[in-house]
Amino acid sequence: MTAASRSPKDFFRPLALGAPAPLREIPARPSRAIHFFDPSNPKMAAKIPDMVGTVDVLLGNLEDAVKADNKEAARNGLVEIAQGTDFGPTQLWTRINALDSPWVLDDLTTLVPAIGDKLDVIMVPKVQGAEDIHYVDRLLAQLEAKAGLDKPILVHAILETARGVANVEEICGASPRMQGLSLGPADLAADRRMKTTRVGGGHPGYLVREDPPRVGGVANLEASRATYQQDLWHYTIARMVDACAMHGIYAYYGPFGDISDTTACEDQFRNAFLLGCVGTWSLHPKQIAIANKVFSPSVEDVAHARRVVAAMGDGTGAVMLDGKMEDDASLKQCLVMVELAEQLAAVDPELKKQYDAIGADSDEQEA
Ligand SMILES: CC(=O)SCCNC(=O)CCNC(=O)[C@H](O)C(C)(C)COP(=O)(O)OP(=O)(O)OC[C@H]1O[C@@H](n2cnc3c(N)ncnc32)[C@H](O)[C@@H]1OP(=O)(O)O
Ligand SMILES: O=CC(=O)O
Ligand SMILES: [Mg+2]
Repeated sequence: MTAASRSPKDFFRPLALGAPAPLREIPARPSRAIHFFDPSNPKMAAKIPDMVGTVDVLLGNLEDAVKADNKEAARNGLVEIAQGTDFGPTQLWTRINALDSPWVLDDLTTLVPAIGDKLDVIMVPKVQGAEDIHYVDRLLAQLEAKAGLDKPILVHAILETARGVANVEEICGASPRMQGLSLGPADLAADRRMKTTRVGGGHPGYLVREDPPRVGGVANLEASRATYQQDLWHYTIARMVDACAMHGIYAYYGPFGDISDTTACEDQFRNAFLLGCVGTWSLHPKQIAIANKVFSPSVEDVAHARRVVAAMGDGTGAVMLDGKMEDDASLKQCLVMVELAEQLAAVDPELKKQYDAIGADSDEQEA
């Protein structure tokens, strides 16, 4: 059954008697960095309580990167951490094992009764189509009803198979629980038979080369020519962003595995931010600061956006600002920036100070 074949009236009905009513809108909660940790790793687990408040999302990972022998310890470790921690403004997510794995049923039937009241989002890996979301949707409704939960747990799908990419729109619209999508470049590369061996990021071989110089109309093919590395993930991220925007949910970049290359990591994150993603994964504590920086609009952009909003008055017509035309459409882009800045300032006091300071600066400029 696809979302389209479910009656519009039924779409927002709970899928089990006693389950909480699905949300009509997915809240726009800051989620610049979704920080992964392995709850079966004692060193990582010990750090989690102190990370509350320093990152928008903490995610207890149960799937890939957790050894098969540690699956149960990771699940139980996540329960222990969640029960013993006050997460305050930080969201708690988990990534469950794949739906065809021997672990996923126990993941869901253990986590929902034990910590369902604390879990904001469940990330489902290797989603192939709407049928995967429908399965999780119904099972979650049954478990929520049994556990007496009053808030539905949201679902986030990782796009990491060719079939998942082909079905991206139906995945986003499969359930009112759908919170968003992440790119899974490592599994996706394998599934597509791409010839890479990396976890996200670019590849020096994927490039375009400038034309050869011509002398008297003849191409000099011996001359050295500049090459420009291209983004392997542009097509998939653009598709994800459109599918998410169409369904009122959120798109995220995924993992960047070269932990030491903070510059390329920042570039990859920024490409995703500019294309419309709201956040990314962080695999190592040092990627949190990169994500927070990139996925928070710059002070300059917020200042400019506020000036456009002020100059556009009732929001219609066209004005000139700094030699450029601004109208209803550029105003809408500026409102995206201003609203995001407000949401982030509400959870990030340091950012609030910076945004408030430029408010004062641009007031001075106008006066
Ligand atoms: C394709 C995919 O599916 S991607 C998603 C799945 N992968 C993951 O979730 C990977 C998560 N991250 C990790 O496993 C680790 O960061 C690794 C293996 C990449 C690197 O780990 P290390 O070699 O221990 O890194 P490093 O020595 O720099 O760690 C420094 C400290 O930070 C801790 N640390 C490392 N990563 C994390 C993390 N994600 N969360 C919390 N603490 C962490 C380490 O335990 C270490 O603690 P210590 O100072 O008490 O010894
Ligand atoms: O799960 C993430 C991926 O890149 O694969
Ligand atoms: Mg994967």
